[in-house]
Amino acid sequence: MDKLLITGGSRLNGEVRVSGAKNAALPILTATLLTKETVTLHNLPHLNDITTMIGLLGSMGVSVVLNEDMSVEVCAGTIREYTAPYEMVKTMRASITVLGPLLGHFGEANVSLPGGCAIGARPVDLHLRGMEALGATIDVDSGYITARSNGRLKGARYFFDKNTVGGTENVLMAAVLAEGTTVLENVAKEPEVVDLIRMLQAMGAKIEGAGTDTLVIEGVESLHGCDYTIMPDRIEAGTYLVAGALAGDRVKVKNVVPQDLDPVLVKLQEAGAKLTVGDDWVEVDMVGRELTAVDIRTAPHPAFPTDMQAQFTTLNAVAKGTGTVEETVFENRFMHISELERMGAKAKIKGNTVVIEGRNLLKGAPVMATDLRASASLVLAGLVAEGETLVDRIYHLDRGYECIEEKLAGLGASIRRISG
Ligand SMILES: CC(=O)N[C@H]1[C@@H](OP(=O)(O)OP(=O)(O)OC[C@H]2O[C@@H](n3ccc(=O)[nH]c3=O)[C@H](O)[C@@H]2O)O[C@H](CO)[C@@H](O)[C@@H]1O
Ligand SMILES: C=C(OP(=O)(O)O)C(=O)O
Repeated sequence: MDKLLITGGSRLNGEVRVSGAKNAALPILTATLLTKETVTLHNLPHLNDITTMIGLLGSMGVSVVLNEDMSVEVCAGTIREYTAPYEMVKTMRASITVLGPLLGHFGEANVSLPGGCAIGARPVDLHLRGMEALGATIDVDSGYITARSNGRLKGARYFFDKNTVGGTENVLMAAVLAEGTTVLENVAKEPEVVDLIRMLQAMGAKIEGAGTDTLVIEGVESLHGCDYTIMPDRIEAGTYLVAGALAGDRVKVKNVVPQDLDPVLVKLQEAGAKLTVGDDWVEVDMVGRELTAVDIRTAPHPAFPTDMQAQFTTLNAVAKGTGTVEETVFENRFMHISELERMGAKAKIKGNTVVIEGRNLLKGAPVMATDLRASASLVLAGLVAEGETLVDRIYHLDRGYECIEEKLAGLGASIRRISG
């Protein structure tokens, strides 16, 4: 298992380029199942989750070709099977988003239930209820979801009881080929959902309301191929901005959509960082500045993203004062806290809130990554800790950060991968 060895204390300076967004690329890859024509995707990030998704599509018979310019051509015209097996779904929950496109296009799907994971139970009940509302018959047996439609799905009104990103994406993709109009209410408004909608529109889907609480979908009989560029990863961008705030003099994060980062930028400014915002970049300047702990409450977009929570707990651990972080999206997303405590952080967890007393000098230690963003928070801690930090189980990190050690080393960090 690979590990990262970080020697803390180097000042970060310079520029870092953000890759394509994992959480947009994954459902966009599954959306290619909605047409038999070729879809060409640009700016796909080079990540383990993307490789897994491409492997899953390939196992169904979908053709995937990598071009010299790094674009990827996907064609579901050769599909043979409508199954997502447990072995693949268990390593990546986003595999569940094949359900909607398979059902909507081919009328059947057999997808393993993803099960719980390190950050919470993460059920898919709302995905299934939404598809039932469109007329699908759903059976769950022996850990597999079997979904069928009798002819085309039928447009319907469906209200999401809880805000769900994957649920919105899955039911939306089932609805684009349904007969008649579908109205989805209380949908997720995350930028990645909007990116998926733009891609579906480029395929000929008729969808109104992107980025609002309600989506109105006029079902079409078929969709066509398209050429689409995936949006930049706002969570990767946010992570490098926190790295700059923690350990940087001046760090410029390029290839971002600044407005997608608003809740993160507001908190960085509140923490004392000087930010300059360009058209597609943000620079964090900490020269002569000191970090102050901030209070955070995670919630669905446009509020503060849960995927940036762990990184801000590290920021609070070394800032002046006491910060409170409340996690309202996932019930078990504080696994990084005990590892940060091993590095000297002072934190108290009570229910879904952690109070962190800052101003501690963190000390390097061997630590264990438990999930993707927890891993990122430990890498950030390693950058400012005294001495060496060895982050184990970084396969979590490789799910979501393209070449993290090269990018951080490019900014001046002392970091290297130890293979094994
Ligand atoms: C691949 C991807 O895009 N992952 C993101 C997506 O995950 P994902 O789509 O899995 O997260 P959801 O938005 O669905 O989950 C939000 C909450 O709703 C609950 N829920 C969800 C579906 C359901 O049917 N029933 C139910 O109760 C979940 O357990 C969780 O508590 O959004 C999360 C919230 O922004 C992010 O942290 C993940 O990075
Ligand atoms: C929780 C995350 O991803 P996933 O939904 O793929 O587990 C994440 O990106 O932080």
